[in-house]
Amino acid sequence: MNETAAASASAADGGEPDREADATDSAGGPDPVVVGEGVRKSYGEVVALDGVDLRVEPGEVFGLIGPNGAGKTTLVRALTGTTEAEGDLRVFGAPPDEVDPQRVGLLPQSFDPPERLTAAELVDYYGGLYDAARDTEPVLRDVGMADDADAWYEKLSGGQKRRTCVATAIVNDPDLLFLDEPTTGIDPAGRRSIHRLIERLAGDGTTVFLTSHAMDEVERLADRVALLRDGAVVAVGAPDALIAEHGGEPSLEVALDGPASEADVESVRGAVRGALSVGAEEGGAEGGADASGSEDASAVESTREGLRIGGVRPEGIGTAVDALEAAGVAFESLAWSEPSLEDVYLRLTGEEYSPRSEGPDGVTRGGGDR
Ligand SMILES: Nc1ncnc2c1ncn2[C@@H]1O[C@H](COP(=O)(O)OP(=O)(O)OP(=O)(O)O)[C@@H](O)[C@H]1O
Repeated sequence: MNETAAASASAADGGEPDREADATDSAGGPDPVVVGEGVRKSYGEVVALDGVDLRVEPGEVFGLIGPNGAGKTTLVRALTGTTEAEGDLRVFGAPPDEVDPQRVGLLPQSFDPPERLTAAELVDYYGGLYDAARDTEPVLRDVGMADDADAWYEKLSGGQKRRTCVATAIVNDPDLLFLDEPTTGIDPAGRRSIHRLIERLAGDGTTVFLTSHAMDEVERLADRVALLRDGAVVAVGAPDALIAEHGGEPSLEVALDGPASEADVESVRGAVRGALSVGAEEGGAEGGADASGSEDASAVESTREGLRIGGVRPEGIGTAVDALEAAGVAFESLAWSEPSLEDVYLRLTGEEYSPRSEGPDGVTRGGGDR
């Protein structure tokens, strides 16, 4: 376990390092909606969940992210009582299989409803499984399917099908809604309507447990995010906090005609050091960053497309361009970017393309070929 994992695996709430403090609600706040402590699940030899600790507070949108096979769907299934798992799992204070189904909505990752029904009939059908269900029409309107209410499910596009499935998950007006990759296969307009729906549900007090591979979606929607890797939570916190802690610096991506040579990297380092007047001592800048934001010369590194100058804030871009020219590096294009949840994901899953891991021979061996 690396340092980050060790520090955050016990941080079941907002990055607090003390796991004991997370296990109880000594502050006397509202009871968490979901609690998992030491949750384990194996399929034969395959360890899907390896001691997951988490808690989800009432009304929050909790995002669960992680690579394929990290255990997200298994955790959703464990929390919804659709698979058994070891450890302590509580939903509304009860074991998952004892929770009133009226209070929980679930959109599974794989959901194949009967096809010989219209969208409206399908929502009617699922509504009929509950003691009290919402009217079908407004539910379909919520997911942007009102105009296709009478279309056969089998004739709908993939995105329309998914939206109809979301409708079946909210027809009981749940207090807690599990959405396992709700927007997979949905076009941008459909995604946006689902996003608005999630925001509205959360605004109305519904607790939402969302898994997704769309980092922009999770960054936008989630109050807190847990990153699952190899069946364990390796980081948890608000997106902004995770980005600040793990996302890295803003950077300027410089496109060349391929990875920059070690000689080019050295030249740019030298020019950056001079042009940006940054501290170049080993171990980083003593006096912190200047207007460029570049904190030390090692922030220049080779990438697959060219090179990256790390720590460049918007006001430092012109100076960085001057440094490139001074170094005699002809670039094709520049792209400045701020760190995002995707950077956090890539760093903490070890899937980042990282020329820093290059060997002494200067050959880049980046990961993250996704
Ligand atoms: N029913 C099953 N039988 C055997 N192994 C399973 C089963 N379900 C999941 N697994 C395994 O458990 C591990 C976790 O799978 P899971 O589906 O929970 O991951 P995930 O994070 O949801 O992945 P994805 O992002 O691809 O949906 C994987 O190694 C998977 O192959």
